Amino acid sequence: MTPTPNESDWWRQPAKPLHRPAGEAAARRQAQLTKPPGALGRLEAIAIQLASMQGRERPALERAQITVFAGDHGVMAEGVSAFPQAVTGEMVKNFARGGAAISVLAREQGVRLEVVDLGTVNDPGPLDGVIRLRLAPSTANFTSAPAMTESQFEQALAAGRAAVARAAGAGAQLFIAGEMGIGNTTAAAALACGLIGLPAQLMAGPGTGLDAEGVARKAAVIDRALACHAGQLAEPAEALRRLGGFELAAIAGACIACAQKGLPMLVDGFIVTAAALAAVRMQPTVRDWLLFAHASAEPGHGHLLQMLGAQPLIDLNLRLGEGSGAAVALPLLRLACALHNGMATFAEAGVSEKHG
Ligand SMILES: O=C(O)c1ccc[n+]([C@@H]2O[C@H](COP(=O)([O-])O)[C@@H](O)[C@H]2O)c1
Ligand SMILES: Cc1cc2nc[nH]c2cc1C
Repeated sequence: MTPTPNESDWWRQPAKPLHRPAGEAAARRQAQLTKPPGALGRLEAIAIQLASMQGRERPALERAQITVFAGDHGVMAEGVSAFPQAVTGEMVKNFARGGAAISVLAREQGVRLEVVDLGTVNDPGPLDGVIRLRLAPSTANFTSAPAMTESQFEQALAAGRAAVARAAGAGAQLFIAGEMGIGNTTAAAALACGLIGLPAQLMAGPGTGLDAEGVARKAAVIDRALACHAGQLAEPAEALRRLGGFELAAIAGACIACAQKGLPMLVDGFIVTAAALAAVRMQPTVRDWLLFAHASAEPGHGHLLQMLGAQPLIDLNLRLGEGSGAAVALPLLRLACALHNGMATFAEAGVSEKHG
């Protein structure tokens, strides 16, 4: 008999399988549209991929949701960011007032935006559009202790799952996770090193704007953290609990929940990709449900994308986070669907097909 999983083990359940017949039907349709076969390049592959995710020959992306997960980091005590920790809470207020980059990108495209405050040192207080799930003012400093307790880790994963449930309940056809957390490029880099076994030097980058000396200090901090948790990182979930952050764990939970529900996730930059890598290591079937939006300017991002076999859609030198790179790439996915669904076939248009 298969044992009933504990509710706290929900993330061990596999993803919904892709709908191969819908993908095959979409590929046949692409071959009939009035263009030389393959002439729309990766836009064709995207439409086919979305068809097999949505289980329909003609995929649709009218409704999307962006959830920005915010959290502070104990490792900020080590001087790892160009900005002060207070910015995380201040930016939560800015999201709520509609003044952040992601607020503009969501508004401009008619996309639902919500913010989840998982624990900020500078508590912004209750705000419209901000869900308060504060687990603690910040994670612990992971150079000397696990970033999260087991209970905090479970709650953070569940917060990501709950956001996906709200998105699916509101009829979203695509989910974008954003993050806000001063110091979280250190957490993302440490987590990536813990998962992949790469040296800190390859993963530590400027983040919000450290100079070369700052980046070297950051790499040394990550090396100390890896030494502190050595021997405890074989389980990906445990690596995420020890070296991640509240928002990274929530995003990993959201990746897994999207895959289980059959909701495509458009992955943003360095931090979201590190969380997605943790999610794929925790439950490998999640990979099928991830689309990769952009190549971040953060130098470690290329290694993470390579580990995931991912080819990002755009490369605009972005390094903001908040889900902004994914929001900027969203119109490409929408256009891929519009072309796929709206173009005439050779037969419909009376256009002659390729020789042979
Ligand atoms: O998404 C990215 O690729 C990205 C790259 C560099 C920085 N960020 C953002 O900058 C913040 C973290 O930078 P730092 O230097 O404080 O670790 C955090 O709020 C992220 O959203 C985001
Ligand atoms: C101002 C500011 C906005 C951000 N948005 C995401 N990360 C950020 C970091 C800073 C510093």
